[in-house]
Amino acid sequence: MSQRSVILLGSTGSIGTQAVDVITRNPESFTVRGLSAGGGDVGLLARQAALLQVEAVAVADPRAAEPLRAALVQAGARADVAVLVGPEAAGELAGAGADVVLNGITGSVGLGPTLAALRAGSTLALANKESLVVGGPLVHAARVRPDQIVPVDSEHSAIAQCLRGGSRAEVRRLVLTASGGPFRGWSLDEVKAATPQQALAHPTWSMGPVVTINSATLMNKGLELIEAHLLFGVPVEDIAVVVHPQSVVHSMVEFVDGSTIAQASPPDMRLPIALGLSWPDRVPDAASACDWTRATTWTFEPLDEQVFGAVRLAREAVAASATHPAVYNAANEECVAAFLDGRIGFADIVATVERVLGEHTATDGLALADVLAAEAWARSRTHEVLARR
Ligand SMILES: NC(=O)C1=CN([C@@H]2O[C@H](COP(=O)(O)OP(=O)(O)OC[C@H]3O[C@@H](n4cnc5c(N)ncnc54)[C@H](OP(=O)(O)O)[C@@H]3O)[C@@H](O)[C@H]2O)C=CC1
Ligand SMILES: CC(=O)[C@@H](O)[C@H](O)COP(=O)(O)O
Ligand SMILES: [Mn+2]
Repeated sequence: MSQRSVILLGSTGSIGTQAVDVITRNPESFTVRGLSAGGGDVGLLARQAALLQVEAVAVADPRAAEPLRAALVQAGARADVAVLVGPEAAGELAGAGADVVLNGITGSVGLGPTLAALRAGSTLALANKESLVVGGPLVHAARVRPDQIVPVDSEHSAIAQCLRGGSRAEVRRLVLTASGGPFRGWSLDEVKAATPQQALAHPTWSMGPVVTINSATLMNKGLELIEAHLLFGVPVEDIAVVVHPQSVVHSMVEFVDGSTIAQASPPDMRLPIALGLSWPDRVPDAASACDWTRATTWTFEPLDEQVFGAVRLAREAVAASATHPAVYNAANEECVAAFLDGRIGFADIVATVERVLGEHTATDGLALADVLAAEAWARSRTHEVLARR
């Protein structure tokens, strides 16, 4: 593979820092043009900018601009490094284009940068599932090539690997694996009393706080169901979810003849990140392989939909209208923030998403304005519902 230029969005987060690790271990394969972050840790962003000698950095929070400029000088970044500031800065950076833009921002605020990267003709290595879920057909319409989006989410990377070289007519269904989160096997009453600290203790993955809470509620699996439907063009009825607590089988594809192909590797995001950056080539030693010299058990069990209703809601959102997935995600983002602030209980998250989703009136079209309006309505309605509890 010839050397690829990369723009890293969300470089200071869990995905972003692991991407920096992959890139610095493979300097012959990648060079980084730009980095973006929210502004929560300007010291880390500046150190990354110096390490990678990037041309540009972007920061969403305007209050972080001056501390960032000082930190860039102190860290030894390029003297001519451009500093983009404000809510649109990540989108501006993505719009500058590179061989690959890795979107590791958290939340649907990643939609603008996703659209900008696609319009600029870059390959989009997509970790930010929320932008695809809320944007849906808009994201597809922004592509200038059909194969422009490469999934980084572990399940979707697994499915893409299982599908490689095959024909879609052979596919009977996709099987998404779910760890089940920290509350697997708990009753509804036990789940109601779950604390943020318990919900943040994911059994198999170390990730940012929002996706970790989403794993605990199974909202992550609901988002991933919609993501798989949009990425692979498979109806949601033909996408199954199975609980696999070890998180080694990252997902599977079942074919029409009864054969199933699974992708397996120990839980380490550096594998799908590296593959996303280098697709379709593999990066040697991106992560450790399974150790077949030790006795190992992989288990699979059905999802308890009585306790965890989030996947059912995702199916209903897709069936309801083009803007319901945006409402599903936006209501959840507001509820997760409220839960982490100690303002609501764990079970209130999915219950509130269900209520707000049920009140949403579908719009016919799906222009960007429709998505943004649906999201704004969902956030405001979620606040009202939570305030009246
Ligand atoms: N972590 C994982 O293993 C996995 C994550 N994903 C997905 O990847 C995405 C990122 O997750 P994760 O890395 O865990 O999240 P983190 O919370 O760890 O990191 C989020 C990153 O986004 C940045 N950010 C936040 N707001 C903005 C903004 N407005 N503009 C630009 N950058 C912003 C943050 O910067 P700052 O710190 O300055 O706020 C940070 O760099 C999510 O969509 C998640 O669902 C998918 C599969 C696995
Ligand atoms: C690593 C990754 O892709 C996460 O999205 C992961 O899927 C979370 O695990 P569960 O949602 O299966 O608990
Ligand atoms: Mn995932």
